[in-house]
Amino acid sequence: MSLTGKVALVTGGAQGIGRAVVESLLQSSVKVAVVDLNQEVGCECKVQLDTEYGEGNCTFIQCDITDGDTLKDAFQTTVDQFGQLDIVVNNAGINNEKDWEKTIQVNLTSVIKGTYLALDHMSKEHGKRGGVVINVSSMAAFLHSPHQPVYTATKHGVIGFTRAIADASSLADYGVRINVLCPAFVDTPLLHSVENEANMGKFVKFKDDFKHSMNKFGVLKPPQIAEGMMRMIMDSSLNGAVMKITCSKGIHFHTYEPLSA
Ligand SMILES: NC(=O)C1=CN([C@@H]2O[C@H](COP(=O)(O)OP(=O)(O)OC[C@H]3O[C@@H](n4cnc5c(N)ncnc54)[C@H](O)[C@@H]3O)[C@@H](O)[C@H]2O)C=CC1
Ligand SMILES: CCCCCC(=O)/C=C/C=C\C/C=C\C/C=C\CCCC(=O)O
Repeated sequence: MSLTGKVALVTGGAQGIGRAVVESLLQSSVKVAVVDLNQEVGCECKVQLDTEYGEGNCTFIQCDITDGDTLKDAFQTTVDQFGQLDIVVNNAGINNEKDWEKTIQVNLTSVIKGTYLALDHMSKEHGKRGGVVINVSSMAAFLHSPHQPVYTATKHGVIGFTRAIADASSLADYGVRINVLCPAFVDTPLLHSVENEANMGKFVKFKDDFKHSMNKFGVLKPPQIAEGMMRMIMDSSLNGAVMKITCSKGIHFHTYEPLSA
């Protein structure tokens, strides 16, 4: 997939992994809508990106992705401003075991809504030209991390939803590839929330155990995740693919046993 002239929407794009992805897209001459809850960080991000990549190439849209109407407006604003939509990265996520219902809303329900909105704007079913969606899960989806049971459940859900809707896209010829990316630990503000009782609730008592896992498996940097993301966006053979990124194996794909009768 050539990226020249394409338009992307990245949720949670103002910092961390999303910010690194936004920068990689801008480096490839993609126009980008940064959709994020955090007004202050989002505005700072926009100023820095305008300085680095030139004005008119990105926009910041303040949006709580759990509010369905606001998320819908963010998609429409992107299309109104840049004329089309080709790439959607459903990246925004939180780690809050105390308010675990919010964690389900942000990490799973909003990823589903973001995927359906992406299809509204890109699917051949709606007379559009096709595109690509990448949903962000986690290596937590392959483990049963005792520190974050609901976070883990949401990340399992993102993989299941993405693989199923990718099959639907293929069978119904939506022309949209839908893939999922699962990073191991990444050095972002989210990772450091493991220290906070406000985030972890009663599971904060496992924080030393969590930090032990980080030391054992290592911590990636956001540009390493952006590299995997760009591969998934550009490789037109990938649909329903589950990419993992770890310190020990780098970028690689999860394989599933074929079903037998
Ligand atoms: N940092 C890590 O170790 C790992 C992170 N991930 C996943 O990667 C994704 C990005 O995480 P990080 O960059 O680490 O987090 P981060 O906390 O650094 O950045 C997340 C961004 O999402 C935004 N956001 C949060 N709630 C939102 C909402 N309701 N509406 C709109 N924006 C919202 C935040 O304002 C922030 O800018 C998440 O889905 C996370 O679960 C996956 C594996 C490991
Ligand atoms: C404080 C919450 C931060 C949440 C970020 C996140 O998604 C955490 C994931 C937790 C557990 C899984 C992560 C790492 C396991 C790492 C590697 C396992 C694979 C082994 C290897 O091949 O190296």
